[in-house]
Amino acid sequence: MITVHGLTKQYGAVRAVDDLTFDVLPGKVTGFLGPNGAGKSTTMRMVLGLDRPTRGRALVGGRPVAGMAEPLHAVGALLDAGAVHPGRSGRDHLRVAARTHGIPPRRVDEVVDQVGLGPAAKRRVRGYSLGMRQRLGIATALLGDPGVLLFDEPMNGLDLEGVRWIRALVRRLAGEGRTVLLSSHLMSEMEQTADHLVIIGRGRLIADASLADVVRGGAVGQRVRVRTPSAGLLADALRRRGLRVSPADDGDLLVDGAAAETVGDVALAAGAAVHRLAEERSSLEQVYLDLTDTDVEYRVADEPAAVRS
Ligand SMILES: Nc1ncnc2c1ncn2[C@@H]1O[C@H](COP(=O)(O)OP(=O)(O)OP(=O)(O)O)[C@@H](O)[C@H]1O
Repeated sequence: MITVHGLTKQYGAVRAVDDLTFDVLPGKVTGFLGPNGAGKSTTMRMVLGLDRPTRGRALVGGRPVAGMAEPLHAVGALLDAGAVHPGRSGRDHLRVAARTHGIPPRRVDEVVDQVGLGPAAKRRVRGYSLGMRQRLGIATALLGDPGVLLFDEPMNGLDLEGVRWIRALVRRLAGEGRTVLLSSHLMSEMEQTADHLVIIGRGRLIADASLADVVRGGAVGQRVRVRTPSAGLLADALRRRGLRVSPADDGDLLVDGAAAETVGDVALAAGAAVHRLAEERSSLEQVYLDLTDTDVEYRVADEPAAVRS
């Protein structure tokens, strides 16, 4: 588990992280989202003990990483895939990291297999593609078999196969009960990968909720689109049930906050034929753009509609 409490980082006049409080729980993939410069990397660096907080604390398993003798056993991270000696082979890089942490050399072969680096592990890192560097970085993160993993933009610059591979890997790591914090700009990827989201903007917390709650709390929320040749009749019947109905550009009716079953039942009772009935949700991308649009700080509460204050 990662615990962040009142975490603040001031760089001169810039407050990169501003009083952040959230927990990252085991057994889930937590997506860490925010626009450029929101403070995601700074937060991750403080969690890893690579940067000192100005105020507040960031703990892994209840302890600061900076005080740990062999941190690779507690937490693994992929921060900057370029940060490897280019003249070393991938395997040598892993061997050095293993030796400094008292990790047996056979573990190097295990992680090389696990990330699919294969024969490339014997080649110098200088000649690695971005995808191979990412795999090596992830192998390093996994070396100490840690319970907590942080991946900063691991999908950046990867091809579709690489993105799919990372998605499957983080899901598997969370499935094993590990704590996984994953930052990404790719909302569509996050939608397919994360269970929970922590969204920040200008260093401050914007949302800390399950993916489902964040999407449900969006501006559109749940909405039913219905196509009928008796639009007037059905709209009247739905309004009598207290539902908000508006016409779409193509003549369909849009019914806010209703389930498809309700709209279907009302149509049957009113004698209106239904030619199409579909539930619509906000996409994460749309909700995210809405959320990060302002500086208003709020939490997505249990109440799905309670988004903005
Ligand atoms: N070492 C530093 N010195 C001064 N300012 C810094 C330093 N590191 C980060 N910042 C500033 O802190 C803010 C947050 O940066 P950070 O890299 O944490 O954001 P981010 O959310 O990771 O952004 P991105 O998605 O672009 O990587 C930015 O305004 C950045 O310019």
